[in-house]
Amino acid sequence: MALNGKIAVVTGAAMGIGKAITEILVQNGAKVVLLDVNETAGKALMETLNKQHGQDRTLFVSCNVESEQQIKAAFQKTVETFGGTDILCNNAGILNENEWEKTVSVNLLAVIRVTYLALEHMSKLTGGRGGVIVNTASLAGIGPLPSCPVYTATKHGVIGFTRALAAASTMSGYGIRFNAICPGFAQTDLLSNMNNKLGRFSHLADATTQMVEKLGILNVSEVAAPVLELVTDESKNGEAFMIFPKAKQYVTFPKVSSSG
Ligand SMILES: NC(=O)C1=CN([C@@H]2O[C@H](COP(=O)(O)OP(=O)(O)OC[C@H]3O[C@@H](n4cnc5c(N)ncnc54)[C@H](O)[C@@H]3O)[C@@H](O)[C@H]2O)C=CC1
Ligand SMILES: CCCCC/C=C\C=C\C(=O)C/C=C/C/C=C\CCCC(=O)O
Repeated sequence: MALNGKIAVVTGAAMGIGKAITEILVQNGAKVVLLDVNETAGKALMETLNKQHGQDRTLFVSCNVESEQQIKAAFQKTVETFGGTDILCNNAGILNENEWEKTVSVNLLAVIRVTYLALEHMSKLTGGRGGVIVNTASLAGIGPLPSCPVYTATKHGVIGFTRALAAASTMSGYGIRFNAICPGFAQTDLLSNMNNKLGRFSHLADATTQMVEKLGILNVSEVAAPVLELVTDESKNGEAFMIFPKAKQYVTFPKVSSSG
């Protein structure tokens, strides 16, 4: 299988899109370390996958991506258990325009924090094997979701960070590819209780529901399949991969410098 012998770390792995990413990586031969704050769901997923695919195929580590110390410990545990990291999926994310600083913290600051700690293990410049990092952004990283300006800002930030690091990696010799997925609306808990999450933009809830009806809703396996494509296709670096129900497309960005 394509990912035999590869070790992946997935954040926000217990539920929703992260769970589907974890499943497709395991199904394609990888060993996967599941990081999440939801211990009950994370352990249950680990047990199910190990029963289906073999006892040493996954490991759940309780980890809040807002904590530098917990991330360091998680990568250490990954090295001790599986010997290194080849694939990182920065997927953990929240939507809460009321608690907007927490939204920035989890969706953007933590992606940067986890990536920098992962580089110490993955970069060829520091003794790593190289590999690939796939960040979960959103279509809201390409265009605006008016009811969620802070969420929109974090996802634009994730795409910018991904593309800049892709170019930095090529120029520096990290041996790591960096790509982002940009799904439309997907059927997960993130979409529930929206009225409580939109804060001062709750008056735009109906307009958002109309956007959902127009764009349609993805199931999580439709989001996970493009992640596998970005992990396995070694020609892909610095891509933002848009995922719609029944269609997917790489973003063509305007060329404004020689490096991007
Ligand atoms: N559901 C949707 O319509 C879309 C979601 N996304 C993005 O997909 C990613 C996953 O979201 P969903 O699966 O939809 O949400 P979800 O709520 O179903 O799953 C998120 C997972 O992340 C975990 N998590 C949250 N905060 C964490 C933290 N501080 N540390 C570690 N784990 C944490 C949760 O426990 C949960 O298991 C997010 O980055 C989200 O922004 C992108 C586009 C569309
Ligand atoms: C190009 C225009 C941007 C379109 C953004 C499209 C989808 C993005 C989805 C997400 O990243 C996460 C979802 C946010 C949901 C916000 C509200 C959902 C309301 C659900 C409902 O009314 O049923």
